[in-house]
Amino acid sequence: MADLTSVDDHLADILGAMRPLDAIELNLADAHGCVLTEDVLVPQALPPFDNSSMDGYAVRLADVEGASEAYPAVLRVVGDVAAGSGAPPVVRPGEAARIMTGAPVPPGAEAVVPVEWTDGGSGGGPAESMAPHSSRPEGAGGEVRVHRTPAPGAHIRRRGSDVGAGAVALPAGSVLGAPQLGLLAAIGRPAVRVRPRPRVVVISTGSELTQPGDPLRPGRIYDANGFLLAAAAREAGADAYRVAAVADDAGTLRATLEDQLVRADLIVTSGGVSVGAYDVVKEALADLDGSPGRVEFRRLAMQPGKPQGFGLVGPDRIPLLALPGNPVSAYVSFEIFVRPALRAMAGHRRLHRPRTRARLAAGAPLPSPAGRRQFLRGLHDPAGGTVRPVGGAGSHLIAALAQADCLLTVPEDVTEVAPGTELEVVLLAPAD
Ligand SMILES: Nc1nc2c(c(=O)[nH]1)N[C@H]1C(S)=C(S)[C@@H](COP(=O)(O)OP(=O)(O)OC[C@H]3O[C@@H](n4cnc5c(N)ncnc54)[C@H](O)[C@@H]3O)O[C@H]1N2
Ligand code: MOO
Repeated sequence: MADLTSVDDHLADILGAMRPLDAIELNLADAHGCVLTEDVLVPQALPPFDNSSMDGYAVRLADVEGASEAYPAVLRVVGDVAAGSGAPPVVRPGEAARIMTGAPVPPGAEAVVPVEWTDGGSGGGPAESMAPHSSRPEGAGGEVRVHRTPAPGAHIRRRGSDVGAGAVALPAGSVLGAPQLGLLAAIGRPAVRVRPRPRVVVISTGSELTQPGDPLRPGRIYDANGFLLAAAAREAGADAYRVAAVADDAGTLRATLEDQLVRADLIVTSGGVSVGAYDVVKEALADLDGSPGRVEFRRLAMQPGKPQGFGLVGPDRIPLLALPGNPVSAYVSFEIFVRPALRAMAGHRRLHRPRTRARLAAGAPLPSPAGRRQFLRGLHDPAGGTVRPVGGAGSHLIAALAQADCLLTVPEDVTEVAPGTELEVVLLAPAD
């Protein structure tokens, strides 16, 4: 059909209207998943001091030269150096300090001998571990027999060996996952400048919708999309608010939208965008805040997901994406259009799900509508390089959707896909 808009054009129009949210300062715990907007510098070297990588004894090299189990080096133990110790004892010739992993290397010491290379101060054979601190609260004393010679600097983690002072710990644009948050904490940063998580309001429309837990009256169904889209928004890194379903009444929907605009960076509606007599999203959005035409409704060269609306609404021109009501249509539309929009707002460079190519594993050829890009649900086998469709093309098949881990993309000009054909696959979040 001539009046269909391509998937790529619709996506380009949406992304062209997205602006990254203004950066804010967030505490580390709140910044998880956010994108940095500053280069974070290392204020002081990491580690901040030379420290031991083993539980053992800090020694001077000349004292342990040629040591063996038969001819051990016998050293006087001057005390303990525990992790956190601020004033370790000096190790002079003929002396050793018992040292714990992470404790500062005492002045004079040139290497650490692991406790297993010594008698642990017992006077017997090789030790397996240290005597607990509780057995001698005043700390180690007496003598230790060292059975092997360490290399110079052995088991010493040098100041700055992880990262030096003044280096860029993380550049602007970094996504703050667990390792990045760990690094920020390690260099002592309590808060960072990031783009906030977009706040998304999800509104399901339809007089047939019932909330899970309520009894189902004749002709009615449960509201799947509210939960599905709010969860998809969270998976995309947004904070999502689900508004319980709004009935097919333009006035109620308009009032709900006007209420929700204040807390939304982006609004997603589902349902009410096709050509039925009760498709009120179109009606309600046509003159929201008295500005007709702000939300444009289109028919896309896509299956599922043909009817779509997009526009900027309210005085702050908040992006609104009106998705079709069939649950699979709503989900596929979210993945293809809403997710990249949210990630652009959050400042991510990678907007889309990862994609790969795989050969179709099916018993028979799959039909696909002419002139429409089809997104079938599938299961990807990365080892075999194949993808298997789950369920049919119907956009009400939510049970099959729940089994899938990917979308198979059938191009617009293909009307039949033979088994073995290579297709593009959009990889969704892993199920486990
Ligand atoms: N004459 C035509 N009819 C339809 C066309 C068309 O081009 N001409 N397009 C079809 C396509 S394609 C789609 S997709 C749907 C889109 O319809 P709407 O966006 O207006 O959605 P509704 O009519 O409100 O609902 C469609 C379907 O989905 C169920 N639904 C809606 N919301 C939810 C929800 N929150 N949870 C679970 N299920 C939901 C609803 O009950 C309907 O069965 O239009 C076709 N029709
Ligand atoms: O486009 Mo509808 O989304 O095919 O079912």
